[in-house]
Parts: sequence; structure tokens; C-alpha cells
Amino acid sequence: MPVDLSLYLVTDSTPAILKGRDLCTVVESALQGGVTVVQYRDKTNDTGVQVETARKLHQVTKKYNVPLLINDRVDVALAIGAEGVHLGQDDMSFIEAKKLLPENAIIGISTSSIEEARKATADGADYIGIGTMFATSTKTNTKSVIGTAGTQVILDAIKDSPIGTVSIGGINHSNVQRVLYQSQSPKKALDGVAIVSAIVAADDPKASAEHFVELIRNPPRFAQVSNPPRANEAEALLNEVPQIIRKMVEVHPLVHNMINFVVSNFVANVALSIGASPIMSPYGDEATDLCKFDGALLINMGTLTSESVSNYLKAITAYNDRGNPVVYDPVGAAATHIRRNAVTQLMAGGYFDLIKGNEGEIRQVWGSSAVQQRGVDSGPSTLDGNQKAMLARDLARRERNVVLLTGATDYLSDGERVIAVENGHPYLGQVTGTGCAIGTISGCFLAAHRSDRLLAVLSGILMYEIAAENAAAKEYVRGPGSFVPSFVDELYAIRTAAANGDDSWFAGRAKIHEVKLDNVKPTTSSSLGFPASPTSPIPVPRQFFSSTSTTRTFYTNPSILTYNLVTAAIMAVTTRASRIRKKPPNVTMQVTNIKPGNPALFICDIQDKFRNGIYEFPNLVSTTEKMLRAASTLQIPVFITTQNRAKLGNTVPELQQHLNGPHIRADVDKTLFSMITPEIEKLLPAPDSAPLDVIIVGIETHICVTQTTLDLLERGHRVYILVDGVSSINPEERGIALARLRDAGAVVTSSESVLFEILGDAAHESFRAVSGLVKETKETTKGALGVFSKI
Ligand SMILES: Cc1ncc(COP(=O)(O)OP(=O)(O)O)c(N)n1
Ligand SMILES: Cc1ncsc1CCOP(=O)(O)O
Repeated sequence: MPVDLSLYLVTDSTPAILKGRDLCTVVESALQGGVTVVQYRDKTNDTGVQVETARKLHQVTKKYNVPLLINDRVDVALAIGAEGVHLGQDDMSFIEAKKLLPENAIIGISTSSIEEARKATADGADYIGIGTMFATSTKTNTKSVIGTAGTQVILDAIKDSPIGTVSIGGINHSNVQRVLYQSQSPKKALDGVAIVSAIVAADDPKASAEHFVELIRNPPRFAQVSNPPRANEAEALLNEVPQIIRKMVEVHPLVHNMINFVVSNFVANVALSIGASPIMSPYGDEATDLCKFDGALLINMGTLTSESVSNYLKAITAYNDRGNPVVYDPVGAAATHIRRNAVTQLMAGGYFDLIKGNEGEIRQVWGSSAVQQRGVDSGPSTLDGNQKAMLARDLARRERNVVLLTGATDYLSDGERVIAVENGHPYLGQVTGTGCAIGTISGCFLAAHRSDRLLAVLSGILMYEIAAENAAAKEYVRGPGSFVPSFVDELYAIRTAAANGDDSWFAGRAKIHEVKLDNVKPTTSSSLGFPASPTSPIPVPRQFFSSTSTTRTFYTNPSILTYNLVTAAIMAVTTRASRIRKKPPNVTMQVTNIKPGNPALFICDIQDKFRNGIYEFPNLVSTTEKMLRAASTLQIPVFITTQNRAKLGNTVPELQQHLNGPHIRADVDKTLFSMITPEIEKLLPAPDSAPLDVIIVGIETHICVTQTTLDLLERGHRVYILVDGVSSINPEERGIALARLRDAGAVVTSSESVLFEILGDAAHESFRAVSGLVKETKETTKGALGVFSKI
């Protein structure tokens, strides 16, 4: 039976999402807003209640002539005569369900890999749910988060089948258009999106559904069609470059730089000299106003801090919503866990018109998706020219944007055309900021000329690199020091010439050629000498620098990156050292934002046998109880351990009543001191996924809590230790352990502080419930802080 999958509602009966409202009322409101399919998904109620609720829902969906599908339960679907079922990989098989259900029943199957999608297609499923698109707190036990890149690969693998496709996981109003746009493979697109919380938890489900319908009907404002290569593409482009430069000078675009502090001043001067208007603002909230100037945004993560990613995401959303260009320079993308995670979060969080980086950075960006097939996902440390060209092209194709891979030769591609640029001068490689400035310059040109992004970026690179050649040729330039002022002067000279309509500076200067890849077999991991691994997460190269030959110019020079990172490292060490020396009271140097999507609560060994030995045990238990109650309200995943339960007893009875529900992910007995046992490790997000914000309470601070924290930090997760929720037999151990863990990168904070950080906003749907809990427990909180805050 053909189904309209465009706006697929999946229900949820958990209190955090339903918020005390009647499910049928919520679903009816969503149907009025334009939902086209409803899936009844109930993980909490017993069979009897499920049958009764499904029957009521069916009355509602029939009124709107919309099919009702039942999640997991073929028996419930049969009992009420629903139009079909949705089955996961661990549920009844398609073949068995087909035997039991009526001939025309709709059967959908969850898939997260090419194999699963191909099997569901071959079996004859009506549609597949592809996911998980983005990490979501609605379902945390997902197999893998595959993003738009992974979805595109799956769509491509089943391109010849008419099977319906719908994406699920973390889809909301601000990303739905991007999901549909960037997931599209050349021959198959998604038929729709499946939504839980953005509709069911919305205050007005009808308005939410209407908004989705509107967004789904229209492409995102940043959508563009890549131009197919012309007969003599390089020459055709060159003919247009001078007029594009003139246009940029006339438009005088604003370029909003979220850039590393090492190069900020130089880059601002470069932008001024070419006739643009730079603003340096790392503050994400400011972007809502700044984007109204219709300039470009540059994200350069050279000196990343704990606050950077959330600020970048706010700014990217503002610019994406307005359709204004965003440039991403993933500086040092592969260097550390933190940077690799930042790449994953940013790639999942927004659209970039241009991604610009050296070979190592671009390879890391390529490898940031969980499911891959074509292109360079692993391989030797240095790619040859064709491989680089192909990497740039394949990433641009996948992301539907423009990619600039910098190196001895720059490769620029929009997924169709690939242009190699060989201008520039070795001095560029000797001056910090010259690589970063290319991102800013590109932003200026993208803001001024939107209809052909490749041409815009090419014009910027040529202006920049020819100015460098002119500057280096001056007889008074003796090295990088005297080169810098001369370079800024030459950029200004070209800008002045362009403003006066004088293009003579450009005649015969550009060294570019088109790279034709038609006859070269598409690069795959195996063609690079590595086994193809289309379904499992691909190991991404850890190398940081492009190791291209140094015989000619580096524009994104390894030494610049080294300098930036070394500087950042020195700054970090200096900051930390001075903090240890001065230790200002009540000042936390490390500022970290907990994202409501990622918190997890770890309860470490709060067992009966410790009751009499542990310092201030009752206060520890009261903090833990408060956190468990909040976790239930906010549906935060909870992981519990006990140490040698047979000998030391179970988790204390006071907490037992809070240890039920779908958010309780593990309750593991262990002998290891760390909570990161093999069982718990398996439940943690994959290394390439967004890290957890782990909140730890329990005992003993200096043993199990310490080892758990260090293990989590090592795996790239963020850790928040609640000062009012951890204790040891000897109280003095607490202070020593907490100081050590703070230095290791954990955040030492309090229960109340962390709860309000999770909420973030008094408008949060659970604000009233959580603030009510905080009020109710204010005396015990005071008691716990009274004894525990002196560390
Ligand atoms: C449309 C759609 N796609 C995927 C899912 C996930 O199903 P499953 O993997 O079985 O997980 P649960 O829903 O059972 O938690 C879905 N429900 N709907
Ligand atoms: C059921 C399911 N399967 C994969 S993610 C998911 C939940 C999606 O929920 P939301 O739309 O609230 O992110």
C-alpha cells in the first residue's frame, strides 16, 4: 500500500515527553497540523493498556484517513486492526510478520546500515526507517548515529528500489530541511522524516506539525545546484574572476570571524585590506544580530575552548536560517579527541557552504560520519594529486557544498568541477595566520557572489595568492617579517585597481587547471590499499599535518598549526599553573556547557556496607536521591554499579525506588574499581559519536570515582563531579582527589548547579518539575553542602 511518509509521527508515552497530556489529544492535534502517518510506540505500558490505547488512537487516525502503525507489537496491530507495524532489527522478522498480518498491511523496518537496508528492500518491506540521524535523548540505546552522510550512503545503496524511506532521530524544525537536502543521494532522496519529541513534546503539536509541513515543502535557503563543467572550465572561470573581485570590493561584505586568538589581528587586517568589513566575535548569541548584515560567518577552531562548540552552533544556525554563507576551517581536526568530537558535532549541527582545510583536516572531516562508502576514508599519510582532488570532490558531493583542500597545490571542488590552483609564495608558509586568512577571504567572496560558490572562492584565492607573489617580489622584502606589510599593501593595491576597473594586475598571472577525474576510478578505501568497510565506523587517520612536499608554497602550513596548538597548549598550561598557585575561591576556570541532549548520571557503589564507614554517608545519599529523581523527570540515562555486591550489599534501599524505568541503563556489579566495566563500556556512545556529559556521585572519591572519571575523560567524555555527592572514608581524601580530577579536566561542581545547567532556560519544559524538586530538597541540599563544600 503506498503511504505518504512525508511527516511521520512516532508517539511516546513517557511523562517527560507527554507531560501529563492525553496521547489521543496530542495525536489528533498533530494530525490537524498535517501529520501523514502515525506510529504508536509505547515502551512503558503493559499489553492490555497498549491494546486499549491503540484502539482509541485508531479511532482518531481513521478520522483523518491516516494509517496507524504499531511499533514492535504485531499482536497489538492484529488485535485492533491497525494498518501495519514498524519492526526493529531485534523484533519479529519481516517474514514472520508478513505471515501473520493481512496481505495489504504496511510493514516498515528500522535500518542503520547498507546490509539492513538491502535486506529490508529484498524482503519486500514497504518502507525503511533510517537512523539514528542525530543523537537524541528520546532513544539513547541506538545502534549508531549516522548523520546525513550515513543516510546518503544507505539511500545510494538502494537507489534502484522504489521502497519508501524515512529518517529518524533528533530531527527538529531547525535541521529538517538540511536533513532532507544533505541526505539526498544522486538517485534517491528521503520520502519523509519521522519525529517524536519535536511534535509530541511541543506545547502546540498542531502548530509544530504545520511548521514541519511548511519546511518539508521547501528547500533550505542555502540550497544550491552545482554547475556541471563547461567545455573549457578553467578558462571560463578565469574570464569571470576580475569581475567577481570587483563585485566583492563594491559589496564591501561583512565577515563575522569566530577565529583563533593567535591570528585574529592579522586576519582582520587582511579582510580590511581587500575591502571587506571584519568583525571578530566568538559570542554565539551575537550572531542573531550580526547575520542580518548578510555577510559570511567563518568558524575557525584553532584555539578551541570548552565553550566554543556551543557558540559556533548558535552562530551557524543563525546564518543557515538566513541562508548566508558559512565557512568551516577545522584547524587541527584530527589532533585530539576534543577536536575530533568538535568536528563530529559541528558537521551534525549545521551546513557549511565551504569546508577548507589541509589534507589531514579534510580527511578527518570525511571520516566523521559513521557509515561510509566512497571516497577516501583511510589510507596512506599522503595522497597523490588525483586522490586529493577526488577527496575534495567527494566531500563536496556528499555535503552538497564546496571544499578547498589546501597544500602545495590547492584543490577546490563543488562536487562537479575540480580546480587545482598553484599560485602563491613560500613566505606565506612562514607567517602565522596566512592559512586562516584564506577562510576569511573565501567568506567575503561567498557573501558577495552567491550564484557560483566555486567561482567565488577561486576569485578570493587568486586575489590573495597573486598579492603574495607581488609582495614577495618587492626588492625591500627580505623575509617573512618585511613580507607581511608588503602583502597587506599588495592586497590593498589589487582592491584599489579592481575598484578602478583596472584588471591589468591579473593578466596571465593565474596558475590554475581543471582536474578531470572522469577516467579515474572513484576512490574507495580499497583502492587506497585498505579493506573496504562500508558499514562499520571507519578508522580515521590520526595524522594532523599535510605532509605534502615543501618544495613550494604551503598555504596552510604545518608550522602555523604547530604554532597555534603549541601556543594554545602553553596558554592552557599557564592558565592551569596560575590557577593552582593562586587558587581563587569560588572561581572555576574551566567553563563547560552541559547540553541537555547528552547528560548521563553515574551512581558509583552507594552500598549498605559503606553506610557506617563513609564520611557523611546520609548527605551523600540525599544528593543522590535528588539527582535520581531529576534524572527520572528529565529522562537522563542512569548507570549504576556496586562493588562486590555479594559481600558489600546492594545499592542502599533509600535509592532502590528510583532505580526503575527506561532511563535506567545499567545496574552492574563489578570488581574493577572503575565503573567503566566491559558491560558499561558497551553502552557508551561510539568514539565517533557526541561525547556524554557524565555526572558522577558515589564513593569512594579517591578510588572508584577517580578511576571512573579518568577512564571517561580518556574516552573523550566530559565529567561533572558533584561535590555534594561524593565521599570517602577519610574526608581529607575528597579534596586531594577532587583537585586532581579538576586538573585532569573534570568539572567539579554541585548538584543544584548541574541541574540548572541542564535546564538552561526557565522556559525548559521540565523547569517547573526540577525547580520544584530543588525547592522541596533545599534543606537536605543545605546540609550536604554544609559538610561537603569544604574541600
Ligand atoms: C520510522 C521508525 N524508524 C525507526 C524506528 C526505531 O525502531 P527500533 O529500532 O525498533 O527501536 P524502537 O522504536 O523499538 O525503540 C522507529 N520506531 N520508527
Ligand atoms: C524511535 C527512534 N529510533 C531512532 S531515534 C528514535 C527517537 C527519535 O525521537 P526524536 O524525534 O524525539 O529525536
